[in-house]
Amino acid sequence: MATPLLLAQQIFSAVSTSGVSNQHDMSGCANITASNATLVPNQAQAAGFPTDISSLITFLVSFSALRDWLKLIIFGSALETCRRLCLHFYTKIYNSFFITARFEEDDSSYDWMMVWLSKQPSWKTARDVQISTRTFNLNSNAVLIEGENEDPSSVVSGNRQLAYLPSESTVHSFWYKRRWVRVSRTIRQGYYNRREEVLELCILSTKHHVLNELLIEAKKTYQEAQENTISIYNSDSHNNWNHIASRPKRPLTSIVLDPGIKDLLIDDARDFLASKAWYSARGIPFRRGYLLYGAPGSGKTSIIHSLAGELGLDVYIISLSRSLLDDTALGELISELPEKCIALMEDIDAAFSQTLNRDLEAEETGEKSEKNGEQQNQGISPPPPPTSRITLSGLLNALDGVGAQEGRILFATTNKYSALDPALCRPGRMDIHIHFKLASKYQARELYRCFYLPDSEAKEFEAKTKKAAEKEAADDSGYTSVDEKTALVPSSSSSDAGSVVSGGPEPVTFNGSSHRSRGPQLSPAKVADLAAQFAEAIPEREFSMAALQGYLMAYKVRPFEAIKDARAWVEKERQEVAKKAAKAGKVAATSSSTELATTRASAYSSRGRGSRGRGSGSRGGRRGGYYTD
Ligand SMILES: Nc1ncnc2c1ncn2[C@@H]1O[C@H](COP(=O)(O)OP(=O)(O)OP(=O)(O)O)[C@@H](O)[C@H]1O
Repeated sequence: MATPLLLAQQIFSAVSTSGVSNQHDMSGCANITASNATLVPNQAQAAGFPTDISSLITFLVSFSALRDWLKLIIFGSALETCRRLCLHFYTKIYNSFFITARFEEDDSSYDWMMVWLSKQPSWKTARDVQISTRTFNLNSNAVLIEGENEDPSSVVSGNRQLAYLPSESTVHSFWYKRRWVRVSRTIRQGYYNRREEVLELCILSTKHHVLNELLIEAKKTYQEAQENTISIYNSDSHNNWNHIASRPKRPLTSIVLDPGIKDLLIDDARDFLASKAWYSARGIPFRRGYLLYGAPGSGKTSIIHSLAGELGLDVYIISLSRSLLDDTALGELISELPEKCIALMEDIDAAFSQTLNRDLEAEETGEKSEKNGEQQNQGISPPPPPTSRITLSGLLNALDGVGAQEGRILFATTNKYSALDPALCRPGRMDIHIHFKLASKYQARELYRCFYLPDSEAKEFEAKTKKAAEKEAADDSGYTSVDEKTALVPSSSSSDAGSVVSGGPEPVTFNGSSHRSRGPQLSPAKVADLAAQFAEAIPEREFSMAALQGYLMAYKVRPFEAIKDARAWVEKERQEVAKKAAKAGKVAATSSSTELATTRASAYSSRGRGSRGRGSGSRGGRRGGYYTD
């Protein structure tokens, strides 16, 4: 085989030999060729370089090494062309008989397919298996190993159950509606060496509807398996929505609010979801916003999750404080929400306190950096820099700008209602504002009932409470409209009304026995009586529902002790609060005196340095005021 070196050698020697012989010829007749321009081509020919194509080919073919190379190139090209043609025809023929569908791991359809496949008998009996504890965002394993029964306690004990899946890179086949289906799982390396799994399905069919039927069936199977859960989505740093969890639905009855609030929310949301045509006929943007504000631990987040389950909607969490989230990214995220979903912005005030801080910082840069320096000198670390880059106008635009998604329900929560900008709270952005207060006696009583009502009575009680709640809703005399928006919030007196009651949560059952069965079995009448005693011991609007829940959790199977110890617990909690308040007061006093001292020190130092602080602008003005003190 001729190597490129051999070829180069042959050409070089051929050219140099003809060059030398021509030099001899030319030296003999120098007088004939001198100063004749027309002789140049002849000179080139004489130097051994062919001037036309045919002689060039003859010249090149005269080298044996080049001849070998040319043969190889022609033969190789012919072979490659044949291979490509065959592949092309094979793909054409294959595609006319097979339909191929690919599912990528980070897409929900992948989970649907895996769960659906897990129900196929041949998938269950695969010979080459991969052992896994993956649940495909469901609360149960896709394929349980025979002999290992579904056991809810495994979730609590941390013993995740084993499941098996057919191995990657092996092809599995089965029949679907008399069609042969080939399935393969492959792993590939994505961006940044990310592991990506792709599921490929080939169906031997010329009709596309088979794939459609299969997909619909897979989606339905998944939804059935997911029936008692809600899906939670969050955005990643690339602004894509990712499924992060599936949570069990929380029954609305397990959340005890003042009468009417739950009905107001659920009825309004249901009415909204059914009114698309009404909105479009009137040119009103098809969006609804709810602002839930008030005490921490009063049930704001819980009611949103519960409503999502009741309405069958997924929850998309928009974390305004996520690092590097800016106005453009927020707009994109909101515009990519699916049509019917719940968008949740928790602690909406947090993002704006940062924005506010930044604005102030910009205004008072000099003052702030000086203060930071002083704090550092005293060993006090400055607050962490803000990470979110959201501005108020950016959020307002994202909520109802042209790109804002239609059909979504927005829930925003805050503990600092007064810190919110009125533009954010106006109808159209936040249509309903609901105040969540600390627990009333009514709520304490109903929470107690939820805890201790016997399992057997729970269902009946639930039905009864629903009826009572409907009756209560019909009679709206107990409500006061608290603001100019559409919100109806019960007046405090109505919270004591005994006619409306709420049911208990679904009992938590482990292997057929619940903690309730370990406690004394009480009749509903007895529970009602004890609940009233408990409510008696709990002061009105002093503790959050979360605190009461925490207290009762310690008495899960001791309903009588829960009442006996309630007053002592209240006293203890009050003392704790008083202690904390005193400590906070002390810290505030110390920090304000430190601040005063540092301000004085800086004022003196400023004075020492001349009139630096008396400059123009508000900052100078403030300092100027201090000098006169
Ligand atoms: N009204 C309520 N009924 C039943 N449980 C409640 C209620 N309020 C709070 N809880 C319980 O207290 C815990 C905290 O509730 P949740 O997170 O919903 O409060 P939140 O108002 O959203 O608090 P934060 O403002 O701090 O986020 C939950 O476990 C929930 O079960």
